Amino acid sequence: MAEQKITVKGGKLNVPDQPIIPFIEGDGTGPDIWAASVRVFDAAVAKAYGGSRKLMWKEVMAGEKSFKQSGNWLPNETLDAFREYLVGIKGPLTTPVGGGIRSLNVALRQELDLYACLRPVRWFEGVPSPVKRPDLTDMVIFRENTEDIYAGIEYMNGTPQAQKMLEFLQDEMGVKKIRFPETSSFGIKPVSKEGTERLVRAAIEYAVLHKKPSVTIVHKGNIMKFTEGAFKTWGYELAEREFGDKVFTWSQYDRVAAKQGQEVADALQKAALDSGKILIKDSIADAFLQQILLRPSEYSVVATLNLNGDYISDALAAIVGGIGIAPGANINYLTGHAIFEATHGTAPKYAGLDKVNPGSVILSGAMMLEHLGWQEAADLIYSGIEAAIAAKRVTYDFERQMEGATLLKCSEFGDEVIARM
Ligand SMILES: NC(=O)C1=CN([C@@H]2O[C@H](COP(=O)(O)OP(=O)(O)OC[C@H]3O[C@@H](n4cnc5c(N)ncnc54)[C@H](OP(=O)(O)O)[C@@H]3O)[C@@H](O)[C@H]2O)C=CC1
Ligand SMILES: O=C(O)CCC(=O)C(=O)O
Ligand SMILES: [Mg+2]
Repeated sequence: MAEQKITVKGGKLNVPDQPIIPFIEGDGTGPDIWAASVRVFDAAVAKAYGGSRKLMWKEVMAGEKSFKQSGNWLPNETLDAFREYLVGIKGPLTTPVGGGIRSLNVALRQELDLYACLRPVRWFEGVPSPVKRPDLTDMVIFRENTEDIYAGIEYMNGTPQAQKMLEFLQDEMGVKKIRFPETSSFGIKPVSKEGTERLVRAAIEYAVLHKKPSVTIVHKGNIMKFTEGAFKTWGYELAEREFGDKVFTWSQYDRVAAKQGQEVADALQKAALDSGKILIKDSIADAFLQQILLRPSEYSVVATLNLNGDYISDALAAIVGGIGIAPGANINYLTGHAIFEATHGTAPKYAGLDKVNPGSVILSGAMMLEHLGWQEAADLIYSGIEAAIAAKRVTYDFERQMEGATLLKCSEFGDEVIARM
């Protein structure tokens, strides 16, 4: 049924009224969360479009459910479905620590080349927060999603591969700095110019489209000079080369300051920003993690590498209420492929208890609806969530920090959002 397939032309999605949307339920708390969330999505679409539009859900297998069924953690049919239908959504999938299978979540991103992990972080009025002014945090993280140490290229100590790596490093590369060579494992951190450029381009395009004041490149380039440092350099170069008329960069500032002094550079930056240009700046990752707590209003769009983006996502989510309410998307802006998913994981200790907050997946679904151009349905979800929180009818994660709140189960919170949208 070709008419039910989302297609893409010239970077623009063509969305039929009844698009087939592949979904993965997820492991751990995934099934509870999915059951609550899918009802919210369907209710929002029905209310917004009165039956003229409908999401046609197609379950695809991955993770523990898939392994139990077929002995395969990530069947080819699942990848094929995401390839064919372009836009999908997933619950969290378990990754064992220290051994076992590699992350299926990462595999999906790599296989579909979903290079931008987009994670908006905003505060909903009334959500309990550990900071005094959570309303000042309004950021959108663009996390590079296919490279970095996160790619999982590593060799366990004691294996022939690790031994070979050691010999290569010591004998051929002259490396003398490995502190305990014989008992070291090794990890590789690939960071490319292409990978950096497409991510930073997506971040700046987003800032331009949404009229954001700045893009901050977050890196640890003082220590990892040729990977994270290069990410910063390539990011600035791309910004000036492709968005010269729309941005002012700290790199420009430094060049002017070196030649003409700081006062001239200050004046130039002020004039650029007054004229509506976007400031492209950078921050070293450790300092950034304290800045987001102390001076959050100075940051807007964030472009960063894969592992930094992982840490920053959870840290920022905590400021606005935790990962129970932290949505996200994995996107390839060129092919149109996208898989929406929460920032959090499977929270296994709560599996099957109908307890956790489905807010992250519900908001990921709202992001998906926006991505499809179904803004009315997305807005209904946002207003339903806002109203449920304002009425203090929330799941355990918020209830334990809110005075006078009513504790709801995962499924009940879904009902609450539907009733209030
Ligand atoms: N994209 C993905 O699919 C991801 C998968 N994972 C995987 O998930 C598994 C578990 O990872 P773990 O490090 O424990 O991280 P999780 O994100 O699963 O859980 C950590 C803690 O966050 C809180 N939390 C998580 N989800 C919710 C929710 N929906 N509502 C309210 N609170 C929530 C809970 O806090 P509290 O204890 O305070 O109640 C929970 O104990 C691992 O295998 C990991 O690899 C992890 C991240 C992303
Ligand atoms: O894949 C996993 O298990 C963890 C991934 C993760 O934490 C993330 O992408 O934020
Ligand atoms: Mg994470």
